[in-house]
Amino acid sequence: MARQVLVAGNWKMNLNHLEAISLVQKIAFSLPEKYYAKVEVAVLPPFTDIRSIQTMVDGDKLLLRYGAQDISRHDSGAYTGEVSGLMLAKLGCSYVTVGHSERREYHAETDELVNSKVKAALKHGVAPILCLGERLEVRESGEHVAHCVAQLVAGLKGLKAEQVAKVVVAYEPVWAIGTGKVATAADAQEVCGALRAALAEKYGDEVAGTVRVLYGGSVKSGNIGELVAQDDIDGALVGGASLQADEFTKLCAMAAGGPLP
Ligand SMILES: O=C[C@H](O)COP(=O)(O)O
Repeated sequence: MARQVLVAGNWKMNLNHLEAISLVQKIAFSLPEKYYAKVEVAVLPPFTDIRSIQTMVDGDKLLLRYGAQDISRHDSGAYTGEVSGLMLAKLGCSYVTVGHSERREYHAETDELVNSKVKAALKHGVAPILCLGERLEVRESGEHVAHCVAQLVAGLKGLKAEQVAKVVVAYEPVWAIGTGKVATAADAQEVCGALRAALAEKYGDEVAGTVRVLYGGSVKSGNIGELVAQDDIDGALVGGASLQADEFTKLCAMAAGGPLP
């Protein structure tokens, strides 16, 4: 089954809700509707922006999707500062990133916590984008493929095959995030191919053929084409470049197979 390319812009902790409205307006204005047939485009703003974006997307019937950058493992209760899957679903979120390396590093998120967040997202119909990837020392040791496959297996622990089919996986080598160092397309394909092979082994070919595997780490309009041309790379999780409307729309167009007119 053909997998639709997905470009998801992870805004990280940038842009207040007014700036968010402005950026989404620019993206909607710059990317002609015909591109959305070939590429699914999503933005992942801070929680504080989601309601404003929901209002715009609903009001203007935009084809853009949106989501969040984190989710609580709990549904409700005395968990100060947390935001639940129930709340994200009510806001119309399509996606939520789970286990981003910045959450793993700065918030001590373990594979076990990441796994429970994946389950929380699926429970409420929000597709988790399960992020994983190796640090530089792991790559230099040559253990990067095994490391990433182990993170994948741990993140999906306890899920049924039909649940796994709804997950998006994002391979983001930590050494390539925000550094300008992009893994070569062949490097990215090596890991993304191994992740898909691991999915096939555990959940069968149909599920492995359905799950979208993204690459993330210094993706720009100039390198997205080569990345999505790889057999097992189905799009990108984009950080810095998703904050600039011109660059992001160019990138989405290139992911769809051609430059903007
Ligand atoms: O979630 C996005 C990644 O962390 C990549 O960020 P970047 O495109 O700024 O390298």
